[in-house]
Amino acid sequence: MVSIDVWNASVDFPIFDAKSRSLKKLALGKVGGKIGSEGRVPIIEALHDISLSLKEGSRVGLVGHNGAGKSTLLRLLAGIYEPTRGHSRIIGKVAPVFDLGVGMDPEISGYENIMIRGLYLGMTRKQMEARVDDISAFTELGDYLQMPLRTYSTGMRVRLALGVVTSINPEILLLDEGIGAVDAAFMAKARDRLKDLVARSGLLVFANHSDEFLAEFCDTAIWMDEGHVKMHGDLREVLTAYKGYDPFERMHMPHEAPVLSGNGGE
Ligand SMILES: Nc1ncnc2c1ncn2[C@@H]1O[C@H](COP(=O)(O)OP(=O)(O)OP(=O)(O)O)[C@@H](O)[C@H]1O
Repeated sequence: MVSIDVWNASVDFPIFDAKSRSLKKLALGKVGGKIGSEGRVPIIEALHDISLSLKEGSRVGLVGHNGAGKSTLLRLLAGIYEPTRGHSRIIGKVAPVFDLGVGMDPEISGYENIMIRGLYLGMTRKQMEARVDDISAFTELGDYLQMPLRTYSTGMRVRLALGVVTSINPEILLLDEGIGAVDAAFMAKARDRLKDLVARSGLLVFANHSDEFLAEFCDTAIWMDEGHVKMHGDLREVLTAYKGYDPFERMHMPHEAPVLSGNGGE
């Protein structure tokens, strides 16, 4: 059974090369984490006193303003950041999909990049060999797959990366927002694959600004605000509190409720 537990966790970033002395005074803007100081070094308190328990079947959307701590939380949940204070326990293999370009080498072919990116996301060579034809067909890149990646347009790279990402079997799938940033026609095609990917993931946390995306893939949500968990619960309730209106009322979707089964909210 996969799970992620976090107890009273904080993540600080000390900034050793901050320019202004006035930074040492506690400052708080509209966006971003709190800037404080520890001795003489300014620190950004990106996450503060986070406690969470995510179990198998969780489908969690992550919302919040710029700098609220979503990406930092995803990295904490991935085990990439250790908490500065508090504890975390991750049970299961994490597939972190934060940047579609990570793990891609411009000098090698599309085919080779499919393999490398798959290995990076926790698949074995054998598993990737079994998937490469399916991924190739999905990307519609044809003979380009034999060309070095540096000859691809941005959209072509995204096709390749999405093809690989949607082919994996993740125990814990952590998605940052970039995944939604492809052209509409290709996204429509990728959506079904994304849906299948989410359905076979043990646990999903998905940072995204699109209500439609969140409604399609998640049933609960966490609202991050200035490094804190401001609200954690049913997706619709959290989105309504965060936005100040119920976005489900304006949504043009074939179904009103999220289509995927999960832990049923809290
Ligand atoms: N590597 C880093 N070094 C210093 N500060 C950082 C670092 N990463 C994030 N921060 C700070 O931590 C806070 C939270 O940033 P984070 O990227 O987690 O926010 P976010 O909610 O993902 O924002 P966005 O929606 O704009 O992507 C911000 O104040 C940011 O300045």
